[in-house]
Amino acid sequence: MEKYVMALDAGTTSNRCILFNKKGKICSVAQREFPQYYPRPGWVEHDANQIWATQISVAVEAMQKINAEASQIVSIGITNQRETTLVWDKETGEPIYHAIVWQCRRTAEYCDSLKAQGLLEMIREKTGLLIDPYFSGTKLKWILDHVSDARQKAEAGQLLFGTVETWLIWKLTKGRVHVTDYSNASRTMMFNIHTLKWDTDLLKLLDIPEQMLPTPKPSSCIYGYTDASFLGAQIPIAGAAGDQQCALFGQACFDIGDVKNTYGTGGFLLMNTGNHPVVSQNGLVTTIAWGLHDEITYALEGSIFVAGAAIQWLRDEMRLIESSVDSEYYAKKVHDTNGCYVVPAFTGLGAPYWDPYARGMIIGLTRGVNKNHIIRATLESMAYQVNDVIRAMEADANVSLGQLKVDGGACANNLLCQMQTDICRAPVLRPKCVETTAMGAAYLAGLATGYWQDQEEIRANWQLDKLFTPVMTLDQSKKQIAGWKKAVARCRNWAKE
Ligand SMILES: Nc1ncnc2c1ncn2[C@@H]1O[C@H](COP(=O)(O)OP(=O)(O)O)[C@@H](O)[C@H]1O
Ligand SMILES: O=P(O)(O)OC[C@H](O)CO
Repeated sequence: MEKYVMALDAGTTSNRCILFNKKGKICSVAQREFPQYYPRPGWVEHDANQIWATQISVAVEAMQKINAEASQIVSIGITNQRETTLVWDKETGEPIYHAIVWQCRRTAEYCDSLKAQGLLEMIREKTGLLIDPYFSGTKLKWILDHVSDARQKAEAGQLLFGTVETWLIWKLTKGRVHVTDYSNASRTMMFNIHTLKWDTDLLKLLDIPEQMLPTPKPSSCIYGYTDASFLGAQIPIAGAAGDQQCALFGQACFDIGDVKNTYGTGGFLLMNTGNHPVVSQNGLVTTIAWGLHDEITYALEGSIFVAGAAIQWLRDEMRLIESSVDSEYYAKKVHDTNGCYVVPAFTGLGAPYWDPYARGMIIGLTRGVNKNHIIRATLESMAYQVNDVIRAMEADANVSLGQLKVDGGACANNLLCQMQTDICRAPVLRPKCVETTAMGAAYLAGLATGYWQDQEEIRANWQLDKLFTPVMTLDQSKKQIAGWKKAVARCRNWAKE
């Protein structure tokens, strides 16, 4: 009977389970969306129990779809929306508050106060990160400060903190294992990416009791075994990494300088920088890509908060399209945006601007601008944002981009891929399997359990679907980018009192 590695991909809007075989082929998929909560403008929450319930249900469903038995699952890899912050009671297992999602801006003012204290360099030096509400540390502090008795209980050792992979591992092992992996830990603003330990200075600054934090581990190792009641047997959980780091791994970006961009809800461009962290001078963050075979691989990352989510906004809020796929059809009805720009700064701007007070904008409107132009401008905004990050990365790493591997839901859009190569002037490569995030998690779990022998075997599984190269003139591309920069400048600081 065929053996599989199970990848659990816990995303921002949906949870997925994919079963992969040795060739990296998808043998079964199940996916389920879960509710998003927006209790106040700029706030985003999830219900941790709903994350768990949807994740375990898709795992069961993916197995049922191909009648796979538990004995056929050699190991499980988990990949997840990063930074999202959960706190639960150690005894009852009940979350004490909704999960605060990475997109949530509620700690913007507190972050301002940290910046005003001149802590930017110290935090960057230890964590590789900038000070922004995006990262988990200030979200965790918010929960401890605002949920009644939370700090007191945390100090008494009654509460546990985790990002989503920690929560899922804890649930799958019925509360036996409380761990995180280095890549997820590196997104918390509490973890020292050089010593690979929780940083006591930062914990003191944020007033976080260390006993509530999970044990940091490599991204490929056996963390524990699933309780047999869930999937029918005790299965090793042997891989875990943040979704963007997993996509880098799944794209076989194993060499220094390899770059991928994922166009999902957000957009995330990562460059492998090898065993040495590169410090950004241009608004990027330094992050741990993965810990594997006793080695740490670092990456430079540009995180764009809204990419595919802007297409969802066209669909759900503006009702200009019925499905995301339609965006290509309408955008192709016009040759350009007729001078219109959409800046989708709905939750502020991430890299390389880091402005939590920026807000979305449509600019350049004239009477000739129609629905198709606005849809086209929204698609183009993804390409411009990615280009901004590429230029920052080139400056930081002192290289020019050779090629860009792409993945994520929106990369199915051929027009978007063409826009991307036209704007950034590098070849854009789309692989046959764009489920690179889940694939990366499966590879990490499969390497730990001997299903795959080494990274060379994984590299051989990567196959090109389509190559995109520039057709737009360089002059035209420069002109459009100049317009984009002007538009971005106008939306900065909008929500600041
Ligand atoms: N053909 C398309 N053109 C443009 N955007 C798309 C297309 N298909 C999907 N998307 C966008 O991609 C996103 C979904 O990608 P996915 O990788 O599943 O996201 P996530 O993992 O963040 O939940 C959605 O925001 C959706 O609007
Ligand atoms: O859920 P995704 O794929 O949009 O990824 C979210 C990121 O991990 C946030 O940092």
